Amino acid sequence: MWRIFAFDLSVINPAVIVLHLHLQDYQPLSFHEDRPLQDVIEDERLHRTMLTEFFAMNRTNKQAEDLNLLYKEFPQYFVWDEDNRIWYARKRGQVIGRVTTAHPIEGERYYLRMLLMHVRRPKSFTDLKTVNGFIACSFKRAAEIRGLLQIDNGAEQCLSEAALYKMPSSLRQLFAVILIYCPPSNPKNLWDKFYDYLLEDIANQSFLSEEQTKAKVLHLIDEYLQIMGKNIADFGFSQLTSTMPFAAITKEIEAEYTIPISEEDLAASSILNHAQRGTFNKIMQKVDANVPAAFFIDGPGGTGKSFLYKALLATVRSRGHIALATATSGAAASILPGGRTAHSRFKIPLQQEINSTCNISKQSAIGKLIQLARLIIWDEAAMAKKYAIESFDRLLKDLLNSDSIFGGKVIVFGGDFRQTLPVVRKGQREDYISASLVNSYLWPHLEKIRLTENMRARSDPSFSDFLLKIGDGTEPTILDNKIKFPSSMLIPFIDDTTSLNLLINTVYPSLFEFLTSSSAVTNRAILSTTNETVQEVNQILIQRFPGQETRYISFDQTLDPTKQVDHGDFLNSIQPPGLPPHELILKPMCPVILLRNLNPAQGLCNGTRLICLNFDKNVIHAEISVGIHIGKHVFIPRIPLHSSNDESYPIPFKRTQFPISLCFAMTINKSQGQTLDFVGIYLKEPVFSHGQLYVALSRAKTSANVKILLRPVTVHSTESSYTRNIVYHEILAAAADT
Ligand SMILES: Nc1ncnc2c1ncn2[C@@H]1O[C@H](COP(=O)(O)OP(=O)(O)OP(=O)(O)O)[C@@H](O)[C@H]1O
Repeated sequence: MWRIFAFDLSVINPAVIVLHLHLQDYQPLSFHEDRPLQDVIEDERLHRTMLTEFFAMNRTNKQAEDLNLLYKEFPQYFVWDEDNRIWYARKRGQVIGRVTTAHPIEGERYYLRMLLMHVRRPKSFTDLKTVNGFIACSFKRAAEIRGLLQIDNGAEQCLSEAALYKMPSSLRQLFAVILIYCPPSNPKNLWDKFYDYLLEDIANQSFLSEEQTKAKVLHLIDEYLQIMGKNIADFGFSQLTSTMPFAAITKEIEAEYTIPISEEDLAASSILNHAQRGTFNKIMQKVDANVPAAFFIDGPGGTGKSFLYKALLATVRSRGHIALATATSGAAASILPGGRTAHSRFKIPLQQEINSTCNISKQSAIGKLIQLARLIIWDEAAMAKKYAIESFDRLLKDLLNSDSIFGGKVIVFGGDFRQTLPVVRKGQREDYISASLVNSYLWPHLEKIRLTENMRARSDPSFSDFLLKIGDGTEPTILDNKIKFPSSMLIPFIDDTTSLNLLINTVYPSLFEFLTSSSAVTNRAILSTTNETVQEVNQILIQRFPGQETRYISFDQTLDPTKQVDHGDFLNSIQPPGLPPHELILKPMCPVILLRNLNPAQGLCNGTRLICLNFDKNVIHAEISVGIHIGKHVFIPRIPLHSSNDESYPIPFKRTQFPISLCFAMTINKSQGQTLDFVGIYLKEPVFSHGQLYVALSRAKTSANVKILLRPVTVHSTESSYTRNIVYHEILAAAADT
């Protein structure tokens, strides 16, 4: 086969260097059968292996010490001389190091390998076993202490650590999140162990008997569970709950009725601009009359769409009605009071097809909630796939037994087709266009309303004109279909490192400010196009960030356990979109972004930004830093996260890690919907899809608060003030066609 297919036999580049792996004094030896054994034993050369000499170099060689390498990285900088059995400095050539594999049934050799894969610059076998000055009795124990091994009672450890903070309400939320995301084999046991901590605040209410206190705590946990679509009986607590003395009103509905209404949002309706007011009145008229209506509010970023939604939500809710706030992305949902992603709220399947349906029955709590709602808002509808919105239409028709569009409810969609479109993996331009709402049978039925006055960039009208031209694709292209930026907005390109440093220092002039005033700095971000670039910037910033670092290593498991040994290292090395990194490096007060909807009703959505406060082995204590839940203290547990069905990552696996990643930098798509005080745009590569440049620029309020770093296409290129802008004019034309 090798010959038939003409595979290369020796020209594999870069070369793969296989590194020895053995326990102490278990060096593999080869010697001639005639050689006397005593002679073999005394041959000092045979004692040396790649591994023992790796340790030796780390003890004695200054270069190895400074490089601070993992075993697998060592061959990139040093060459193994097999004859003399020594490492010497590499002068040229690129290689990849692979540590010989070990199977878990091999015991200590497997754990030794695990340590070698994660511990930098070990100086001996004993050094590998040493953690915080303590020499562990085995490699297994050392791996356990370093948090490299998944422990069986992770959920229990997580709760024990969180219980010490004495925050019973946050602990109850954590208990609910654990029940949902890491279901323990025996939830009742967990309950019995943490019962005293879960009720600390309620036990002080002396009028409640012990039985009632217990019932109330379960009832509160049940509330969180119901909001996340489960209930306490699903976890075997039915006997206890049957004694609950509390009204059985559906928690979903109760939660909606009790969403706090801020004075600011109520007052917002009185300071709307002319177009906002007209829209507000039109919609409220329909809500008051409770007659069918479906609107699409089309406004460029910053024209006050969210401001208008907040005014509408506050007004409808203050009249005692239910108004559901949803958005396509978690980031946009977290800006609205009671906001949830449309997918989680309406149980829209993740893979939508032409006739996919939402999994909500008429009798269910959510079904009833939707029937009761007087107004439903769906922000960023331009970013949703048309099939998702069509399945929402079918859901409403079914729940309300009506053939009218959206079951005859008052629905307000909002969005801006200049911004990024629904993601179509490996999609071509026509796939993006066909997936858009403008191509749905619903589009002609929506009453279009346009907002045009840019409220975000009011103080800089010329910037707001420039933004619109970028969004509409009317900014003149000068060179090779590229647009030119004024030099005042640019970070000069000198070389990659110098210019990136300049950008970082402009966006984050003082990282120490994070330690005292987190809000001043969390409203700054560096935006870029790809996950790789975002990760690169985040790594640089966390290194510079003051304070002691904590590392959390994920446990990556192939869904097919027989593939684990072959793919374990590979899985650790990849960073699929939507998953946290294998090695999460954090410091107190550093900003992070949540990657899953842990508890949307309590502000923990995919896209919520947080500030880390304390790190324990199995729980992170953090504070919400933006949106309506700002200042709230929360616990984040480790949860199993599944890789997406992306064909570029063909091995299905789950990564157990804290569902967060650093957010000094984030992708442009993730920033959609957020207003930032200062924006750095790092275009290492030009933008690659419709609306990205426009979304990135329109996060800022004035041109003085945006700095862009463009990397010229070639090293010698002088055109560092030009970049590509991608606009699909057919979408904008279809959206404008009412
Ligand atoms: N009528 C108004 N009076 C005062 N400030 C307003 C008004 N309308 C909007 N704003 C402010 O303008 C800024 C932008 O508004 P908002 O975030 O609602 O815009 P948007 O259209 O939702 O933007 P995007 O599409 O980018 O999310 C916000 O800071 C908001 O508080």
